[in-house]
Amino acid sequence: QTGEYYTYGVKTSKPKELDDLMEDLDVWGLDIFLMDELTEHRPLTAVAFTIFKQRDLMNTFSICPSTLINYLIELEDHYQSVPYHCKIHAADVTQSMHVLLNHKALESVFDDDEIFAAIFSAAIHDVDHPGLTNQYLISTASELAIMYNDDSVLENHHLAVAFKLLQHEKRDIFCNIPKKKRQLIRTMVIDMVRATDMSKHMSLLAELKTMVETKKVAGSGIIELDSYQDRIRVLKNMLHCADLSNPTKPLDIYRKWTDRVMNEFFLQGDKESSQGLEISAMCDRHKACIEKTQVGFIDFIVHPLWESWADLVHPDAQDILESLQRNRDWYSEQVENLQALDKTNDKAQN
Ligand SMILES: COc1ccc(C2=NN(C3CCN(C(=O)CN4C(=O)CCC4=O)CC3)C(=O)[C@@H]3CC=CC[C@H]23)cc1OC
Ligand SMILES: [Mg+2]
Ligand SMILES: [Zn+2]
Repeated sequence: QTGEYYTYGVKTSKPKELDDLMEDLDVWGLDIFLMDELTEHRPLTAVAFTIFKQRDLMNTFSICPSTLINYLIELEDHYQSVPYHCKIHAADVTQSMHVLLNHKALESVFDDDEIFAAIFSAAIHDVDHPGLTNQYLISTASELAIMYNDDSVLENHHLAVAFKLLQHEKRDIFCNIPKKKRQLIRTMVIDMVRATDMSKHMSLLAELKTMVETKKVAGSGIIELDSYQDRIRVLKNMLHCADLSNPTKPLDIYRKWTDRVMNEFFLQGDKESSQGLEISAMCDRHKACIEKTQVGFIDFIVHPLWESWADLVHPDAQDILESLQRNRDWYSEQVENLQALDKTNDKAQN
């Protein structure tokens, strides 16, 4: 019967299926769109609550479950219903972060504060995203760009909104954390979320490459990180990898993300065109080639990052790298098929 079941902190009318899906919480490629359906559109609350429970973070930080649920529901409700940067993306990045933290090369490297900060950062990292780019907000002198002086406008806004939501006693999950520790966690969260600004991508990747070259590993293959700068550098890159993980997931899931992100870019392009602005790269629905864009996105951005991450945690990310390669080959084949089609069409017309 379709009763009301509150498993995983959210209502579901399909407890059995949700139980089965949650078995994959530690698996790369969990179907987060099915999670959205089974949790009646509360994927972020369900995923984040279950991860907090599995990692025993509520006990470690004396967080009362209802306070965590109140915060997560409020946070989830502040994700806008835009095609890509919605609550499903937040749930996806949070679950991906949870899996990356489980890499064997990182076993017992990070302490509870860092793990809490990492999961919390993933959950909040795009909250209240308007479905527009920093460049657009700056070019149109938007309220947000004025507020943040054109510097990582969206990322600063996500942080401010997320911390503001804590300022209610029923939602303050930090309320039992000692002041000093709370400040340290807040500093780490700010560093990690600010690092999701794509304009920081090249410098972040250069730092990751330097860490790989100078990587110190104990005999066990576990990485040794002895300074805050090194530790936060790995965590920033981890969140950045999770944020750029769509092309490494099973193809059917990846293609849904491609459709969503292109839809969001095209909506921005429509706005730019109606405002007489130059249409941004990848945002012109009449000119973009979706498949070519994905091959370029993987070759210029996603693969270089994941190749370095895989070096850092070798061999724990090999299957992720292989999945990325297969997906790149599939999109590349689509480009060839389309080009062949164009040729036959040209012949037919001439
Ligand atoms: C699933 O597919 C995508 C998912 C996310 C993004 C994001 N994109 N971006 C930048 C846009 C501008 N950029 C580029 O144009 C990079 N680039 C080239 O230089 C050649 C082809 C190409 O794509 C850098 C990434 C974001 O800023 C979004 C927000 C944060 C993370 C990734 C998101 C893009 C995707 O497919 C193109
Ligand atoms: Mg973002
Ligand atoms: Zn994101």
